[in-house]
Amino acid sequence: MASPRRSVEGRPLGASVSSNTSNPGSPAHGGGSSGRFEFQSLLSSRAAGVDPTSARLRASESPVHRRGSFPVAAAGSSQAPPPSLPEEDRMDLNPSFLGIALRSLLAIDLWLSKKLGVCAGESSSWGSVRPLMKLLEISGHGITWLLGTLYCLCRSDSWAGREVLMNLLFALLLDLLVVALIKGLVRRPRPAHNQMDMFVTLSVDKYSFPSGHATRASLVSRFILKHLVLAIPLRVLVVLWAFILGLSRVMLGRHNVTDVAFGFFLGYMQYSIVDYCWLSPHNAPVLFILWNQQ
Ligand SMILES: CC(C)=CCC/C(C)=C/COP(=O)(O)O
Repeated sequence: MASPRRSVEGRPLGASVSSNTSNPGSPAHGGGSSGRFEFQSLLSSRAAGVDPTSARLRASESPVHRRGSFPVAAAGSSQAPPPSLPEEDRMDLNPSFLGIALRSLLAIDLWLSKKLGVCAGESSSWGSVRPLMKLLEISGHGITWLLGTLYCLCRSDSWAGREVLMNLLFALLLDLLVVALIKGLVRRPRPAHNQMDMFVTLSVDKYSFPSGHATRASLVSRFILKHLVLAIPLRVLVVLWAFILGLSRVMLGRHNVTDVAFGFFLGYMQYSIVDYCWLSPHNAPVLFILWNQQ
């Protein structure tokens, strides 16, 4: 009882956690000493507005926190069966499992992204393909798509064409907004091997999660496949373009694999929003009248 209590009170909280995780015999690894569990009970009781000192005492009295007291001692002794665990302690086990799973996923992500970043610099193993990858980057850039859509909107002479293009413009703007918001909230830095030599960026583009090119590729390709009548080879080409654009983000070292994977998912979902809120002369007449007056 004495030593675990000292470990919480005598050290900064962060130090208590890191020392536990590095030691295989520590509570973080199921070693039985109560430091880690007490630390977590402390956090959960604080969140619940309970007095931390009494919460710590309760937690350290639980059978799980006494080295060797459960289940062996309980099974072999005449003592009464241990009381059921306080709820806060039972919940502690799940976050640590989830934490380990997330940390493992992150480690695989970083390792794979570094391996695939073969065009990250001119001297990289596939450095000679870098100009081609940068061309792909421009093909999925926000400016390219915004200017291209505005140009087609100006040239379009049919109501149906204008309706589709107006919605594509709305989709592109929605995508820029959503990606900027998530990048600003998550603030995941770009991979260390990335060279920040991108064509026209916004301030949030110093962050990498999610990949704006991947969201755009998946949003735009779903949009095109739904609203343009294309021959099968062209449809395959659209899907290939989206996939290779996503892959090129990792090869250029701009992103980790999870940034691109989540980007594809987000773009796909954004299209569903655009489809649901489809702008037409019936539900947004002002927009269409204003555009026709230009
Ligand atoms: C300046 C405008 C209109 C858009 C910026 C587009 C851009 C540079 C997004 C970043 O993409 P990644 O997140 O894939 O690197």
